[in-house]
Order: sequence, then structure tokens, then C-alpha cells
Amino acid sequence: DSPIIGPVCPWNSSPRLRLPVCASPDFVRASIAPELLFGTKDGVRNLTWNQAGWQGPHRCINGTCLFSNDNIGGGIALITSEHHAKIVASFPQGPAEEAAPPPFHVAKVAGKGMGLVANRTIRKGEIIMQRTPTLLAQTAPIVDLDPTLRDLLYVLAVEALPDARQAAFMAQVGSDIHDKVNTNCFLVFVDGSSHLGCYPEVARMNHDCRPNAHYRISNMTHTTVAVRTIAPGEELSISYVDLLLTHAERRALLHKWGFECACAQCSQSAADTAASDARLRQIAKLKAELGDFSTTKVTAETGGEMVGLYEDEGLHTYLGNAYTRAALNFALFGEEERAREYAGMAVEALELEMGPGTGDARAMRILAEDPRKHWTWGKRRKHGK
Ligand SMILES: C[S@@+](CC[C@H](N)C(=O)[O-])C[C@H]1O[C@@H](n2cnc3c(N)ncnc32)[C@H](O)[C@@H]1O
Repeated sequence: DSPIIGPVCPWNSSPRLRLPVCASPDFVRASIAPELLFGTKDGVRNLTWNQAGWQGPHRCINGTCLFSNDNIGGGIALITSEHHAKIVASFPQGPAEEAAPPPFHVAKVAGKGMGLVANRTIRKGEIIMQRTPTLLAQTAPIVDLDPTLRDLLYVLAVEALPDARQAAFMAQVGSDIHDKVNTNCFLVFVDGSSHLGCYPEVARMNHDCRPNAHYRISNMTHTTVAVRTIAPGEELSISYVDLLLTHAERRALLHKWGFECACAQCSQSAADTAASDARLRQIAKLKAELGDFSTTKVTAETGGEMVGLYEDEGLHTYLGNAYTRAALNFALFGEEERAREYAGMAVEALELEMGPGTGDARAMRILAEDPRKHWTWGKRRKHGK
């Protein structure tokens, strides 16, 4: 538990979290009406803001306010505008506390600090964890704020959390709250506006250039899914960067994040790294060719060849997109059976990556049902074939 170093302010009861400055408590007084209304889906019942457990605004700075709700995921602090607060309040309240024990534990991992390690076999497609944020902060006003005010708002936000959530937040790596937010939090869009969502349990997951897990964020709920079978004792990993980048490009990006990647893919021999980069360049080339209708280079096999490269590279997290491109290419060449087969694999992979019922998976299901009726059917086939 790393305390924030600063003065103990007269109105600040928490010895654990010290404000960086002793601003007057009136300095950032609430400026909007606390009574926000939001409705249930069917519009039958309107809960008031307070009935749903929302509190605040506790403080506002230039229209950006701090709210909190102890009922959501054990406690959430929200820094955002009134408009976005109403939207967040209308989100489904997220997962209930898990009944089953989590399939992982926190452990020290060589060269990476702490990490998450599987307790048991985790099946491909299994949800590893699902969390709502402990802190959700709109990025634009935070970036524009004077750093002292920004830190003050962050400290007030963490102080608004119940003790257990405060402790979880403060246990994340980082020298101060701002650094913890930058190092651990995820981009979350609320009505198109970028926010940073902090999920302290998820933040224990280290980066791997060939990760075994994938995450998606829907509304503000973060879901981590296994993309392949994970053995007991294996470290759980996600990716912090685009995995289609070459070794040097990935490392340069991760360096900007402040660390040298210690994953197995980055620790390979020079020859294996060169072979991996060659596959990645070939994937980029085939992708461009598949999307270019003026080229005559593409054959019916090009999509399947590209999928093979993804599989050889261990890019399990991106297979939905690869299967989709291959399925469409088989349909374009009028290859019914293989269009059906790859569209079916695309449905499975896309649902794993994006959750059930997404538009992309629906589109592939339509192709799988009847490739001959699909708009792509035969469009790349040579005349007379
Ligand atoms: C979000 S935290 C992950 C959890 C962290 N290891 C901990 O102890 O809580 C991100 C930090 O973990 C470390 N890290 C994550 N992935 C890594 C990797 N592949 N190689 C080395 N360090 C890594 C880096 O220090 C990075 O700044």
C-alpha cells in the first residue's frame, strides 16, 4: 500500500491517502443538481439517481464532477460530465459477485513484477473474469487540468471509494495515482467520449506478444476470455499493443509504456524472430491483396493461406478477423463448402472475441447458412468457370 506523500489536511480523515495540496474544500464545490433521473429499459419505472446508489456530485471543476456508487462492483468513483454520468448510470449494473472462486491467483512472475497464474485448466472461450471499474475518469478534462488540480480530483475520487476498493486501487503499480492510472487503466468509451477505466484485478495481467487471453469492454464492463486452453500454472496474459506489428515495432511501443517486454516471443532466437517477422509481413501483404479488387494476384487459396500464417504465429486473439476474410474470399471465388466452413469458424471466433450476438458474427452466420445467396458470391470467379 503506497501512501500519497503530502500534507494531512484538516478535513481529510484518511491517513492513507494524503491530498497533494490542502485546497479549500469549497474550492471545487458541486455545481450541478444532484438529482439525475434515468429510466429502466421498458420505461415503466424511473429510479432516481440516489435510489440506484449514486452519490454526488461530490466536487466539480469546470463542469467535470466526481460521483460515486458503492453498489457497483464493490464501489466505483466516476469523474465525468453530468451528461456522461447519466449515461453511466443507465448502464446495466454489471456482473454480480462471482459465486465460484476465480480460476487464477496473484503471484510473482520472473521479470514482470506480479501477475495472474491459472489455478486450474481454463477452457478456450471460458470467461476468466468480468469486472466494473473502480475508477472511471473522462480523459479530456483530466488532460487539460493543471496537474495539482488533477491529482486533487484523483485523490478525492479514491477517497470516495469503500476501504476495500481503495486498497485494491492503491495496490496497483505506479508511483502516484496519476501514474497508476496511466500504467494500469483501459480506454473506455462512454457515448463516444474517451474515459480511462481502472480495474485493479484485471491490471495484474501482464502483456504477452502471443497472449492466451483476450478482453472486451462493453458499456463499462471489462470481460477477459481465454483464447486457447490454459494449463494450470500458466501465466494469464493479454496484449497491450497491436500484435501484427513486427518485433522491433512492438518493443518500441512497449518501451514507451516504460518496460522491456520479457515474454517468450520476445525472448526467441534471432532466427526465430526473423521468421516471425517474415510471417507478419506476409500477413500484411495478403491482407492488402485480399482487400484490393483491382489485383489479379489473389486466388481462392489466399484467405486460407493467411489464416495458416495467423495460426503458425499463435495469433489466436485475431482469428475472427482472419477467418472472416478467408470466408469472404472463398465466397468471392464461388467455393461453397469452404466459404461455409470458414464462415462457421469465424462465427465461433468472433463470438469468443466480441461476445455473443455481435453484428460481425451475425454477418458470418448468414454467409455460413447459404454462401450462394451472399452478395459476394462468385464475384471474383473468372467468367465461364
Ligand atoms: C498493468 S501492470 C501489470 C501487472 C504488474 N506486473 C504488477 O506487478 O502489478 C503493467 C506493468 O507490468 C510490467 N509488465 C507487464 N507486462 C510485461 C512484460 N511482458 N514484460 C515485462 N514487464 C511487464 C511492466 O512493469 C508494466 O509497466
